[in-house]
Amino acid sequence: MLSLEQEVGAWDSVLLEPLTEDTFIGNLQQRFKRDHIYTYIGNVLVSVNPYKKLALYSTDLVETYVKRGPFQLPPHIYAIAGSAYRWLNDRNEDQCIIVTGESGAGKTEAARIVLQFLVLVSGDISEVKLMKDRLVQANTLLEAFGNARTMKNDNASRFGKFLDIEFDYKGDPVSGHLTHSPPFQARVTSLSPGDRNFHIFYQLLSGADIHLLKCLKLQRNVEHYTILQTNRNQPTLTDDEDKKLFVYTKSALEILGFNVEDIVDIFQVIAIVLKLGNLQFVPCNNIDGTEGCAISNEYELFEICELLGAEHRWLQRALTSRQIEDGILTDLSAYEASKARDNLCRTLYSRLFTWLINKINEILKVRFNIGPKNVK
Ligand SMILES: Nc1ncnc2c1ncn2[C@@H]1O[C@H](COP(=O)(O)OP(=O)(O)OP(=O)(O)O)[C@@H](O)[C@H]1O
Repeated sequence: MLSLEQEVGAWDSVLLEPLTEDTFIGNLQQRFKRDHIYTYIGNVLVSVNPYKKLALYSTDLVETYVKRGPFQLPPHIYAIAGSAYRWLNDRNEDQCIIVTGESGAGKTEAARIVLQFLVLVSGDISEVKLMKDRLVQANTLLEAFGNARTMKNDNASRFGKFLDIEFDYKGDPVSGHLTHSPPFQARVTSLSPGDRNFHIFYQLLSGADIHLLKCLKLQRNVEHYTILQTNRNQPTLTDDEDKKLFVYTKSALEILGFNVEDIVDIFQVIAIVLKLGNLQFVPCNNIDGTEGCAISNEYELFEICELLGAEHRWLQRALTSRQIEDGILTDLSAYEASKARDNLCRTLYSRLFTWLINKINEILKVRFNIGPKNVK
């Protein structure tokens, strides 16, 4: 039986006397040592990341928290989600849960727990089930394309996200809308030591079957791709995990209703970015004495053009020269061309991410009427 009497220290920091930074931190520490990771400060919940699995989340607990108001039970993220859900249903007021903290603080996990809570407490007629499934799968996709391993966090979100869920009069989710800030594109072509690129690159190389790899003209070897080079001494997700996650990502695409052509197109863009990143430029001198450059591994360029459906001459010119006036081109140095290559990689990835979000939003748009008469 859960009760506030069993709590360690002060379950609400406003009860601390005196309330100073030291007593506040001391209280969090005292509670954390006994696995009480949640503490209130008024109606704000402070969560300390335990970095280990705790028996704090279950269907039974969801049921307990959904029935009781906040401050009647120990502090919990379920209490925050439950209050928002109750206020939404009982008072018909829009609710917003803001999750904030430094990288690795547990924001993604907290948002996932809130979503799981909403999935468990809402109805289960088939349309609602479908919408709930889509909301969960949208999250899986966003993590594959927008998250990466960093020194601080194996699954760090590299973009800001706001998920808007619309509920019907019965409290069932009927539509969703995602707003995002683009992922930090610089990561696509430059990694800090110990960091990885976005998960999807590794997932694709580990999880794609031979046939898909062949179609994408890829090698199943992370070491082969310049943009994936990182400090290998750091702990990393194993190939097996990437392989497993690729299955989840692919099935998320399917459940969300992306068709086969869309899925192949998405993986093609990933393959193009990987292969573009491998292009090497060597300096050369033009007849007029100016510096230019040539692509030393042209076979990669041919394969990229095949995947892009672009003409080889066109892409070569785009990467090694720039237009200074209408119709007048000037050659780029090898250094400038490598910058142009990196820009193209980043732009392609960023546009793919925006396209994915737009597609997800189309899929999450309300599909059935939400008025009382129209809900089966
Ligand atoms: N409540 C929790 N219980 C157990 N482990 C947790 C909890 N919250 C977070 N973690 C662990 O900490 C890791 C980092 O958490 P999370 O990815 O949610 O951080 P974040 O704040 O979203 O970071 P970023 O801003 O870098 O995306 C998770 O992969 C998970 O292993």
